[in-house]
Amino acid sequence: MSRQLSNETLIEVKNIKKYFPIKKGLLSRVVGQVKAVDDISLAIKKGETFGLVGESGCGKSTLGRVILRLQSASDGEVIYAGKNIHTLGSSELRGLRQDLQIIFQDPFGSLNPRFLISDIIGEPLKVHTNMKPREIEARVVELMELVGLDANRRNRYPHEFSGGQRQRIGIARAIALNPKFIVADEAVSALDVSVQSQVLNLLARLQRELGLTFLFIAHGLNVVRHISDRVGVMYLGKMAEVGPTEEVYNKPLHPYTAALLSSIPRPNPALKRGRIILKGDVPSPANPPSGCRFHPRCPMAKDRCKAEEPLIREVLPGRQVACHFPLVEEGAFEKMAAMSMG
Ligand SMILES: Nc1ncnc2c1ncn2[C@@H]1O[C@H](COP(=O)(O)OP(=O)(O)OP(=O)(O)O)[C@@H](O)[C@H]1O
Repeated sequence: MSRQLSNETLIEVKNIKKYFPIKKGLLSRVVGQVKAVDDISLAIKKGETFGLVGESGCGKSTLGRVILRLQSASDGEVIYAGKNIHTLGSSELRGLRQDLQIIFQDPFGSLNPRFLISDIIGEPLKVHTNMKPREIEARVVELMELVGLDANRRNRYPHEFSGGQRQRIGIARAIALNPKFIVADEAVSALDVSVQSQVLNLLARLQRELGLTFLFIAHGLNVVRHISDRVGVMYLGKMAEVGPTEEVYNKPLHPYTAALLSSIPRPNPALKRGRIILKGDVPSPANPPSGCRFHPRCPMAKDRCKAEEPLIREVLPGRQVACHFPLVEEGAFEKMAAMSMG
């Protein structure tokens, strides 16, 4: 996307960690921890769409939920409007809740089947505002029109709508209170490809018209590419690489990003550089490998990668990568592809 972005940071994530205890036995003794998110920092600019990608289980959803304080953090801060939202009291948090919303993956499961559409979309208005029923109804009509739904169908139930329409209902509800920041967690993953692009276009239009900022979570790299200004690639609870979307796609710097890109089925003209085959599966976040978490699967790994964890750092302007040997030089990708075959 080639929109002019502001330089103003809307939300800043500082060294966020989320560990889940692993409990065993009758006494639920804690025997370990799942390091779902392990020291991630990130600044999302006002009006930006930040795409977050990575394989299933790498911690994307957990990070999204912790940013919104739908889950507590084990450590770290999330700064919004000058305040750490993880230390706010409940009344202050309630004030900010309206600004921070989420759209879920499942347009079938996330809408209460017994509620009318007008009640589903109007619920946040009922809970958070002093609007009268007539005003709420008028706003519901306005919201339905804004997301491309026929407002005459507001007194129907979710099952009377298609998957794409249900996702529009979820979006209408998410924007009812004029939020500033929305986490879209796999918001189009459950939809057919043609419907996916319609919903993505809707989100892009709403962003322009309402000045929204998005954290857009997906494992499909293709989905993220068209909607995101910047992209972050997660691996086992860590951020592997962050950069402007097109730059990351055209020249991945982290071997993991390169491998993910090389596995996209549709040929990417900029990356006619062979397929990178990764060894093994994603290890458990309960017992991550030493040093660089990616080293057991990385065709480029050297001794240093086993011993020393790479910290994320800027290696080219605006391009951050957590790798001791980033693919900066010309031909690095091809070399890696060849090594992965060998
Ligand atoms: N409430 C929980 N209790 C224990 N472990 C959890 C909990 N929620 C998530 N996890 C674990 O944390 C890790 C990260 O999960 P998360 O759902 O954030 O990943 P993800 O990248 O969003 O994957 P997916 O795309 O499959 O949703 C996984 O190993 C998961 O099993």
